[in-house]
Amino acid sequence: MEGKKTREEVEKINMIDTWLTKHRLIYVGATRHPFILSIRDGTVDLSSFKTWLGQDYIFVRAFVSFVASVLIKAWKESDDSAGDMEVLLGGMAALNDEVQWFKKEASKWGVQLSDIVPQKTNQEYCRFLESLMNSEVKYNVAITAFWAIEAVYQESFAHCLEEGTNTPLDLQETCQRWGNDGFGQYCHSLKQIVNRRLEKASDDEIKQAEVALLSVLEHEVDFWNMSCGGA
Ligand SMILES: Cc1ncc(CN)c(N)n1
Repeated sequence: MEGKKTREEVEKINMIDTWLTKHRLIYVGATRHPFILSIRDGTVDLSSFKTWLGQDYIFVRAFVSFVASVLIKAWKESDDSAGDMEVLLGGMAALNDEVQWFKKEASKWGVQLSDIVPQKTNQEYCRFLESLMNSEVKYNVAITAFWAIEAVYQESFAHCLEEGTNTPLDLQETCQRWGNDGFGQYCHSLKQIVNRRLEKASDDEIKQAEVALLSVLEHEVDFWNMSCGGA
């Protein structure tokens, strides 16, 4: 007969929720940032929005390469990663749309994408992504970072679409891009992959994945700050 589960075993069943409880403050800092709250209440400074738009276009291009590297790591896993690969491939397809959307949105707002110079904060975030692309970095660690990056945008922009918000009409499409139910479902699939993988991962890998999650949250906060001119 199986004995009672230890606290560690129970925590490992849903590692992400365990971490989100443990690191609530920084998670809320990333998903309820003043920049997002200003979109939600309609007071957003449009020059900050345009800064975000141009910088994020640069980020997304680095992000595509990162996701490709996660896909390669999934493929190299010998066990049942075929389902993971389908979810990741769907993510890449969504990123293709995302890049096209940035181009269209930039022209709508008069942002010249070819003139955008990546800011230091953006460069640091892209460098962090590059560090995760190293073949030494384990799939479990990279997929945790991937989930966190997508989840921050999903939670942030979905918050701007809730009832009773004052999100300006011409920003609602931006919020829909990441706040729609389909993107929420995709983030949920990523979360399930991470939880399933981490349940069987070694303590060392779990620690590395937690560190990667915290780094993502810090970079996301810095990215919002940069958009508001604060970095
Ligand atoms: C900085 C950042 N983080 C996340 C995402 C969502 N793909 C994004 N576009 N930019």
